[in-house]
This record gives sequence, C-alpha cells and structure tokens, in this order.
Amino acid sequence: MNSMAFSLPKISPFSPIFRLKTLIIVSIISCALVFVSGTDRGSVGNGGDELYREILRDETVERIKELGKISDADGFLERTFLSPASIRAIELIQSWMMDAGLKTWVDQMGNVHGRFEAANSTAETLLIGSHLDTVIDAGMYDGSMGVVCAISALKVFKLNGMLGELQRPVEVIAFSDEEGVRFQTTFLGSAAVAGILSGSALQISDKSGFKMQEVLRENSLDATEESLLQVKYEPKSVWGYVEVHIEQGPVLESIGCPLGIVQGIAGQTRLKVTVKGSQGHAGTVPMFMRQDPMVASAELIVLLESLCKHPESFLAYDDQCGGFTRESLAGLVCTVGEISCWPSASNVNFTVDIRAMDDTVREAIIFEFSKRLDKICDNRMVNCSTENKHTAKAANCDSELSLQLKHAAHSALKKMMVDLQGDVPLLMSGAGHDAIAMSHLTKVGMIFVRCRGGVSHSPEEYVLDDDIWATGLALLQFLETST
Ligand SMILES: NC(=O)N[C@H](N)C(=O)O
Ligand SMILES: [Mn+2]
Ligand SMILES: [Mn+2]
Repeated sequence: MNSMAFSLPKISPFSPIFRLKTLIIVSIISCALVFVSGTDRGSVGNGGDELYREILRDETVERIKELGKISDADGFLERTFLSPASIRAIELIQSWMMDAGLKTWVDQMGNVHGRFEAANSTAETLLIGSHLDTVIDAGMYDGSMGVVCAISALKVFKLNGMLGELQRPVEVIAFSDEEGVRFQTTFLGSAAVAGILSGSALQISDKSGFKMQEVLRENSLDATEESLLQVKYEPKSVWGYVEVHIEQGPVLESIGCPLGIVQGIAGQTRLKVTVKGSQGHAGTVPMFMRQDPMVASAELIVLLESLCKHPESFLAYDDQCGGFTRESLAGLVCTVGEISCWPSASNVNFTVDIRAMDDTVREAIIFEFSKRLDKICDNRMVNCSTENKHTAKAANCDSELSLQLKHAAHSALKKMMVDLQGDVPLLMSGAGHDAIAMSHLTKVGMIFVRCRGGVSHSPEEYVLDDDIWATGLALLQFLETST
C-alpha cells in the first residue's frame, strides 16, 4: 500500500494547460489518494462488497465494452442519431434498464428512459443521464459510461431490496444525440426533454439529404411539432438532473484523483463558413486575377486561430475598467474541424467551433471574426457567408446539488482508497454536455471521471475499471443520501 500526496500546480490563465478542454478552478487543494486492491472496502447500504464490485465494476465495464462494439462502421466506433447501430444500442440499453427493475420506453426523439416509480410517485423526479450517440472513430466511454453507471447503481438498489426506499422517482435517460454528428446541431435528445428544441429542427438535413423528420418517421416516430412537445418534461415535475461523464481533459489524472465535480460548462457556437470563388486553369490564370477560395479559407482559419490565441490583441481588453479580463477570457478556444472543397477548388466549406466560459467573450469573437471575414473576402474577390449551426450558452451547475455530489464522491473515494486528504476537485468543462440543455429545465450537477491522458473522441479513450467502480459507488451514495 502506498501513500502519496498530490498538490495542484499553479496555472496561469495564459499557460497552455489553461487552454485545455477541461480547466481546473481555484480552490482545489490536494487529493491524496492511494488505491487499495481487493475487496476490503467499506460498504454502502446493506449489501456486500462483492456485490458492488460485481455490478458496479465488472458488469458495468463489460456492458460499456459491449455497447462500444455496437457501431455503424466496420473496425471503428460510430453511432449517430437514430442510425441502425443506435437502434440496436437502444434495445440493449432498454434490456439493461429492465434488468435493473426499471420501467422503460423510448420517446419521440429516440431517447431511452428507465424509471423507478417511488412510493411517493408525486414527488419531483431525479433524472440521471448521458448520451448513447458517438463521434466518428469514437472511444467507448464518452456518453455510454454515464448511462451504464446510472443503470448499475439502480441495479444494486434493486438487488439490495432498497429501490422501495427511494424517496422520489428516479429516471435514467440515454439521450439519442449529444455529439451532433449527423445533423451538426447538438443535444437533440436532451433539448427535446428540456423543451428547447425548436420544431424547425425537424427540417434540418443530414449530409445524405435526409431530413430529421424523415429519419424519425423511418423509425416509427411521429416527428411533428406536437410529438416534440410530448417529449418535453414539466419543470415542476423534475427535481434535478445529474450526469456522470469522462473528464475529456488531463486535470484529474494530473492530480491523481479519479473523480471531480463540475462547476460550469462552456458555451459554444458552431458555424459553417462557405467561401465561393471561381474555377480556373492552374497554368493559365495569372495570380492577380485569381479568386481562390482555398487561400481565402486558409487566411480565415489562421485569423480564427489568432483571435482565440491572442484575444487581448483584438477585443477591448481592460483588467481595471470593465473590459474583458483575463478571467473572462478563460476557456476561450476556436477550432476548424472539417474542411471540404468542391469541385476541385471553387467552393470551400469549413466548420468553426468557438467556446468560452463567458458568453459575451464568445459573442465578441464571433463579431470580430465576421467583421474581418468580410474584409478578407472582399480583398480576395470571393463571396463568403456564415451559417450558425448551433449555439448553446454556458451553464452553471447548481451549487447545492454539486455539494451533494461532492460529498457522495468524497465518500466513494474514501471507500475505494486510504489517505484521502483535501477536497474532491472542482472543474470547469470546456466540452459540451446534455447537462447544458437540461439546465433549461432544472438544476444540474455533474461528476467527472478521470480518463487516461485526458484523451477522448478516440479509440484510445480509457477509464480504469476501479474508477468506474468509484463512480458507481458515488452514484449509490448520492441516491442514498439525496433522494
Ligand atoms: N463532451 C463532448 O464531447 N461534447 C460535445 N460533443 C462537444 O464538446 O463538442
Ligand atoms: Mn463527446
Ligand atoms: Mn459525451
């Protein structure tokens, strides 16, 4: 048995680590943790430790792996909104929910629900969820882990005969779309449950030209504005929303702590930029007569990088007098993720993703980008347009709910380890989560789980089996003490 103390390094707001996807905030002191192997751990409720390990670790890990094999692609993981693989995943998740003693159904947006109706069925419901879709060439933990861990925690309650002790209904939801791969707009499932998905979304087309409405109807889902309204939950029927997710950043690993509590989630905007020039012969059109959208796009992409790398050079920046401050620029990141040109090089499209903890900073960057885009495109004699594909404002997690999750995580970590000193870390999320959409419906709280190297959206994504166990114990503890 080892004993080690971990302390948080000082991070300047402009240091590289501060720009990483997930950022650590202020007052984390230290987290001195040592793993204890074997089964000699404290117990939760009345169950035996072996039961918890079997369900919360071994079975949960097996299920995450099984879900990770359900893919639309050969050789890599890809599961997008209502794709054939998603339908198979829905069926599998439903079977696990039933196994945990939950009543299940699939709603009109393809979200899978598993509900335990407490004796006090009129009490507000605790929702616990994450998403079942993935990016292309994904890892198997992003989204799936949150869903499977929640089902496992309730399964332990069932096996312990403790489901009946829950003071309020508890519902696990596996949301149909968070990544936004298919329709380029994210949170389709959770936005519908939160009642913020506009009916016009049904008319959005995927890359193959299929409208969302057609895709839903193909799967026997009504896909009307009325059916969307049926998916929406009444705020007064809901107590809160909790989500467990991999951190997707390196902070927890760097301080050696398996779990952290999320304080807030960055806002994000996705744009599609179209640059139209004209075709010509590479050997005959003189340089001064060219209307080359490729070079214009390159200039725009570099501009975007400069805007987010050195925002102080572009925005009114004033630490003293109310302009943007170092703090407000925290978490500002811009990415061009996809670029295509057709035919040959006369039209170029590229995607832009802009995120910041402060919504006014994100808006100011978009404003600057649009202004400078017009100038660059005029100079280069090309036509440019931008289309807003998605906007989500930053969300704060509820402080009281976060405190409850923190206590639950602390208790789980103590059961898993010895020598826990200091607090469970508090983090900010640069990545988007269903919790953003759900914050429009109810108070939200999130637990982050460390992942190897902070890597996500890659087959290299990996979470230690014992960290999955710790997550399950934290959820169990939370359910026991807060519902
Ligand atoms: N957690 C995530 O990976 N979420 C999003 N799809 C995102 O941040 O883009
Ligand atoms: Mn993701
Ligand atoms: Mn995710």
